[in-house]
Amino acid sequence: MESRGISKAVIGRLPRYYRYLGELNEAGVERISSSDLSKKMHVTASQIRQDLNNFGGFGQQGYGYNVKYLRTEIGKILGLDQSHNMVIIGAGNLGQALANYASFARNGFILKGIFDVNPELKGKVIRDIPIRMMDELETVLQEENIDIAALTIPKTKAVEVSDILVRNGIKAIWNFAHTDLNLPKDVIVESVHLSDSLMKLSYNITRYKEEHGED
Ligand SMILES: NC(=O)c1ccc[n+]([C@@H]2O[C@H](COP(=O)([O-])OP(=O)(O)OC[C@H]3O[C@@H](n4cnc5c(N)ncnc54)[C@H](O)[C@@H]3O)[C@@H](O)[C@H]2O)c1
Repeated sequence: MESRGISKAVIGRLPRYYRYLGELNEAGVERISSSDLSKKMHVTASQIRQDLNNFGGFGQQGYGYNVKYLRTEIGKILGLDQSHNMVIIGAGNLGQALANYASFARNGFILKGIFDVNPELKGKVIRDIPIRMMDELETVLQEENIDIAALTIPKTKAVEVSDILVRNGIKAIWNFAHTDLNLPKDVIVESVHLSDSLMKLSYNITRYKEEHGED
């Protein structure tokens, strides 16, 4: 993506387009103008046109966008036309919550295993998948064609576990542990910090209160 000169900001907005177009598609909407899409998404119509022009446009003057087609094309750009096998390492609160979220599979993210070191969790089943111990991880990584590993373990363990993952050919890590992972360049790390999102909310609450004269 980067090599095609598409900015991270545009790529960062594509999942949102994909989600809205999915809702429109489910509601039976066949086409939508950039101005109607912009009202729905609270971004400007010119932003939408600019973003989608990066990929050749997809729209037609006077017709708007074909919802199903645009969603499919954005899905292809995001790699959602192929499924991705995934494992979760760390079956605590967060790991179990992710494992329980059925909608990832709808977008092609197929959970193939959940791993932990705590023997008390061994065999506990989450959506038909038993939690396994870490000594089985390498076999699963080698046999199940795993693309993505979600790391939901304490940050003190993240480096050692990511090394095991990389040694076994994992190229994409969805990192929830609050630590930076210095991995080879060909390993993609997407770090998630829910607290960043909460801090943005806090900022907005604070601004709102200031503007409205509340304490
Ligand atoms: N990024 C975010 O937005 C966000 C939000 C919540 C939690 N977190 C982080 O996610 C991690 C998990 O949080 P939680 O609330 O689920 O914690 P938790 O204590 O409930 O779960 C952690 C699990 O990891 C397991 N574990 C420990 N060492 C391991 C290892 N070497 N290999 C495999 N499993 C191991 C533990 O046995 C435990 O089951 C923490 O690092 C936490 O800080 C991040």
